[in-house]
Amino acid sequence: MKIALLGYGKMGRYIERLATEGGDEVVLRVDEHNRADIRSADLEGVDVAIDFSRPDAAVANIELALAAGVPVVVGTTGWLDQLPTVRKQVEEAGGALFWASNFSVGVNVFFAAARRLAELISKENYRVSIEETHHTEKIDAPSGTAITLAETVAAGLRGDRPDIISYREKDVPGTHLLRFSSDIDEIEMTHTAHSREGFARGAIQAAHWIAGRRGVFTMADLLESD
Ligand SMILES: NC(=O)C1=CN([C@@H]2O[C@H](COP(=O)(O)OP(=O)(O)OC[C@H]3O[C@@H](n4cnc5c(N)ncnc54)[C@H](OP(=O)(O)O)[C@@H]3O)[C@@H](O)[C@H]2O)C=CC1
Ligand SMILES: O=C(O)C1=N[C@H](C(=O)O)C[C@H](O)C1
Repeated sequence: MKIALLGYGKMGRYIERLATEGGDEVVLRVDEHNRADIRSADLEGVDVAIDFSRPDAAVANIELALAAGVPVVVGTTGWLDQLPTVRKQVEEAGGALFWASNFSVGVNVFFAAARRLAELISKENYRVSIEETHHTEKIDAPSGTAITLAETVAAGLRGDRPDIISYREKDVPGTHLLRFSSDIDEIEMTHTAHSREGFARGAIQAAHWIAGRRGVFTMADLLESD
């Protein structure tokens, strides 16, 4: 499959390496330097665009892919408050968008477990909190994953979103801790990414999965499909 990488930083380069090893071909690489020169015609012949860029660039990149009629997989975080508007744009254009605040299978299993735990604990008297730790180059805080986790837990509790504390430490790929604490005891669940491999593999899997589909999808759709 022919891939355009919208954003060619840590994630874009990792995806290029794994996708190429798997037999895909990266035919376009877009970064801060050439972004202004890219038109939808440049995406001609591209099967899928994959965006790992910046919070303030993601929506324009989605619009570029939509204008070109190319399905787009988006891992960039920090723009998801605009998802309702973008969803309408995708539907009106008859396009395809696959977004995820975290593409790793492990984190998505963690979300499902967190939801169930929150449901089970909802009638008990626990304080809930989330902590996330990432590398110091990360622009947005809290992380997209922590926000999704907070929304997932709130849905399970039928209550408010828990508070999130963000830490930045050199070279940490991404760690998320969910804690339920009471005067009697404490339950903690942690997901620790050892590298960016899970994010990159999930994004490539999504890029293959979205081919031929129309609509707005996320990891639950992929993981629940046959
Ligand atoms: N959903 C998930 O599973 C994951 C999401 N992420 C998210 O992905 C995003 C990127 O992460 P990461 O690769 O680590 O970040 P990097 O900073 O390493 O890379 C970002 C890239 O985007 C480029 N860029 C800047 N502006 C634009 C633009 N207008 N159009 C296209 N590209 C642009 C940068 O170019 P230049 O270098 O020239 O400035 C750089 O190539 C972040 O939002 C991060 O939170 C990260 C990991 C996993
Ligand atoms: O910026 C990162 O690196 C990551 N960003 C995502 C997020 O904001 O949740 C996913 C992952 O944790 C790595």
